Amino acid sequence: MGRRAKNKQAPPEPLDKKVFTSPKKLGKRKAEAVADLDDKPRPAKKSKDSGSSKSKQKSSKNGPKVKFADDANSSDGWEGVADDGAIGDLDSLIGDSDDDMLRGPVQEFDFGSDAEEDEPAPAPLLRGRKSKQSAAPASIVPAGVDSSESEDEDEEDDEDGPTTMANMEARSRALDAKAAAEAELDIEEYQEAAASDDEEDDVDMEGQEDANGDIDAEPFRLPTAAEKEEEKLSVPDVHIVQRRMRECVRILAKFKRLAEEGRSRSDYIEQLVSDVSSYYGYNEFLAEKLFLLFPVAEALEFFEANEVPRPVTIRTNTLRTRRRDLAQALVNRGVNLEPIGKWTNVGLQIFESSVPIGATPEYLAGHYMLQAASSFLPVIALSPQPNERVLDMASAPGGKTTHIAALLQNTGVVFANDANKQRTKSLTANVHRLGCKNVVVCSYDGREFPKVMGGFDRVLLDAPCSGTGVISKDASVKINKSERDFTLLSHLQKQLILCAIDSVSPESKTGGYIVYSTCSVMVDENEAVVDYALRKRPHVKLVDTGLAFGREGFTKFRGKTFSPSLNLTRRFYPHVHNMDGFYVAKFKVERRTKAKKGAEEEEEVVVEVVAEDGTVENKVQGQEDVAFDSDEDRPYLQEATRRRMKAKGLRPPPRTKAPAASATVKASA
Ligand SMILES: C[S@@+](CC[C@H](N)C(=O)[O-])C[C@H]1O[C@@H](n2cnc3c(N)ncnc32)[C@H](O)[C@@H]1O
Repeated sequence: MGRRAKNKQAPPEPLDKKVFTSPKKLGKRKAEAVADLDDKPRPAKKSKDSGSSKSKQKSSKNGPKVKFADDANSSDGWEGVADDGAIGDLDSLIGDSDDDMLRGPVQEFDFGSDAEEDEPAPAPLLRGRKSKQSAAPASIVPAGVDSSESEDEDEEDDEDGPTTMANMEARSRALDAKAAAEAELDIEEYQEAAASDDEEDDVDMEGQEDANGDIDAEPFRLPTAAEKEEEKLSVPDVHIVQRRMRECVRILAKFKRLAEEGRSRSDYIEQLVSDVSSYYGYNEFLAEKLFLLFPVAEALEFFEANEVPRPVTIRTNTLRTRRRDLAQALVNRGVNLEPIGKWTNVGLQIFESSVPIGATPEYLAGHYMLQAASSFLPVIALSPQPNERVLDMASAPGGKTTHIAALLQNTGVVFANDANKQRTKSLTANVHRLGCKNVVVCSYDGREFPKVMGGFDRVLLDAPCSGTGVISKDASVKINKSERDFTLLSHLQKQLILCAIDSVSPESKTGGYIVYSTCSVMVDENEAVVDYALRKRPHVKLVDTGLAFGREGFTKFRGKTFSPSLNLTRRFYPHVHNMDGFYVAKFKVERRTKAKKGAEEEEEVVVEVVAEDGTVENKVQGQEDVAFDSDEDRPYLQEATRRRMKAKGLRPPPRTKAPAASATVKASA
């Protein structure tokens, strides 16, 4: 199987429906799918491609007129979305109707010089695995069964000769692709095993095979309290932990029949969470919180997917080029790529490259943005229209801002705000590099809006969040999040979302929309925030995001009931959609009627205001003295006019003296 086909953006096949029952309270959950790989020989790794993609890949290396892949076998596998189908060759993209109607946001890939990139991920704890970037992720299924396939891959690599400076980049990408593909296969095997286990209803606890395939191995039993204590004092044996995780999943799926006498479901769940936490390197608090989002077997798929890097993707900047031209230019430089999928006409997935993708002449000329596929989604949902006034409330480093600017075709205006001044530097750099002429960069706490400025046609709030959707990029999330972080984040998000809503004009002729998004999978940061906004602002309602895939948001979760309209929001998961975990909700603001005004509970939103001397003061929002001082702005406006005239070769007028300055915007303080 060719590397390209293996690492296609959305490879995970839709999983067995049984695996995706909606989560219920853990104590009562009836997990329907079980992965019992100890009980039967592991299925041989499935070859998903008959080699056609391999030959395609070779042709892509040999000549610029590369077909955009897409053999009939290649499935995008988006859950709930029709297969991408054939995309055709480069020429066929000419007619790609809205190549100019792009989409696109920011991404954080590890590309050396790229300003948008994240911090490198720390190594997982307590596990014998190599870094996710350098090796195929281990799976909780026993290793050693897949040697034949990996030999094939090795042969393929050997044919290419020794690693040199020239081919190092490409090989490293190939390794990543291989890692992703192998994990994908592991998940498939896991599901197949689960499915066949369901069929074999009469599995006997005695006489089953153990992890090594030995029949009549000792039946599984949970460790006693004393054994647990003993284990705590030693280094955990990875094989014991792996076997225990599999057994717990299997038993939880058929609890009545398989459970040890005297043991409760919560005994097994507690053990499983503890093992997941040590095996994958999470703190127990986060492991449990994530675990509760999914049925048991699926939770393991989620954890496993977080060990694999997501595909490298770029967004064509349609202000500078068209996707087919960009693709052709990159192919000519030795980049192996393909359109991401039918749902975006500006995205390209990079499979391998002999040049650094973050430093090509096309990158430097602003023809594309390195951006995760998930980051395209909120902007697609926002769907800004030419000539509109848009606020991107938390915008640095600007992936989504520049996407919005492109969709506006450089008309209208985008106010790109970010509370972190330092981060607005990379935002400004991206705005310039991508040739966005309709962007105003500013740096306020988002909670100061709409006092700073309001009346927008659309607002994007890509909120600061815990990053639990991007663990494969930033593994530090596994250990650095506590209950307090989620409480504080959720509080901040609730404050920001009300301000985002209040910044939109219900009178807007073309818009009146807000999109709320996070790269978190936590309910506290997503549905709970959106539900809160619906309650506090009765004149807004949720509307369809317009996104063709993604799971529905929760309307109930662990005893909490949200508005039924929360099903209009969308969740995206690494193990389901092969993109970062993400959440998108879209609101429409309506005119406030008297009744709605009465129903609205005005909440005191406390804003932290940082004064010029660095002191922080809490102010109740709405009580700040916000005022514009046009005298203060005059010298800046004058300077801008002078610069513009100079640039045009005209002689600027002499400077006039400015009156004494006062604060431009006194946000209380
Ligand atoms: C998820 S990132 C935004 C990514 C950005 N939308 C993009 O696509 O490139 C969240 C941003 O929120 C900013 N932020 C945090 N607290 C904020 C606040 N109170 N007001 C405005 N921005 C804030 C952070 O500095 C960070 O840049």
